[in-house]
Amino acid sequence: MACGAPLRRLPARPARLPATLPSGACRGPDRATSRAQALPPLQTIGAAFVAKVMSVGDRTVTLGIWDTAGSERYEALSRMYYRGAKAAIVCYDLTDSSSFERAKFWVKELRSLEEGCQIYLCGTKSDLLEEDRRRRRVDFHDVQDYADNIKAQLFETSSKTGQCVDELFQKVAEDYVSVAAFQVMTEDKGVDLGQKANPYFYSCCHH
Ligand SMILES: Nc1nc2c(ncn2[C@@H]2O[C@H](COP(=O)(O)OP(=O)(O)OP(=O)(O)O)[C@@H](O)[C@H]2O)c(=O)[nH]1
Repeated sequence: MACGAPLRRLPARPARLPATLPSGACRGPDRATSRAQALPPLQTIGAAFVAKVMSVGDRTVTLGIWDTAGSERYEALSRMYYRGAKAAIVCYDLTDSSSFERAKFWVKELRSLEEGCQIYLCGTKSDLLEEDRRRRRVDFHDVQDYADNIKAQLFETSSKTGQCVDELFQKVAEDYVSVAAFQVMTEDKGVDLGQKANPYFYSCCHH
């Protein structure tokens, strides 16, 4: 099974202070708690990887997911991870308009450097809008127009509640399978989708 190259998520967040611990790392014993509470949110340095096994019809697809750093200082590093990507989930914070500007930067990069990369726009923190709609700083229709323009799909998600996260990854996997099947039909090479439950593996990213 031909395997594509990486599929990545490119978080679009303004620069923050670098952290010395990886995301999700335990910050240590209780006595450190009060200090830890005063620290800024942890920032991705380099990239984090996870594999996600998905079902698409009767097929099994293993997404290799890279969560890359979104801040400017790690730009060059992030480029290494999305080289050859088949899909990219470009994230922005629905409550922060500057993060959408940053997302557009990554879209431009991907479109100029990665011709075959399918782009998915992902507005994050939708749970905060459920609590208070006035917190929205990025208009849904503006982004939808932009998405139509660049032939991207748009999702609004929440890591906190899980809203739309599964749908997004399912769509990524389905699109990959149908594009691969289309290539088989048109190029007659590379990918044998007749092999059931034979996972193909490529890299991407997680939320
Ligand atoms: N309410 C809410 N907060 C979120 C959500 N996702 C992330 N956060 C918070 O936003 C902050 C940044 O989250 P990260 O996941 O580190 O953001 P990121 O875009 O991956 O950042 P980098 O990887 O460092 O570029 C943290 O304080 C998270 O707890 C969400 O869906 N809802």
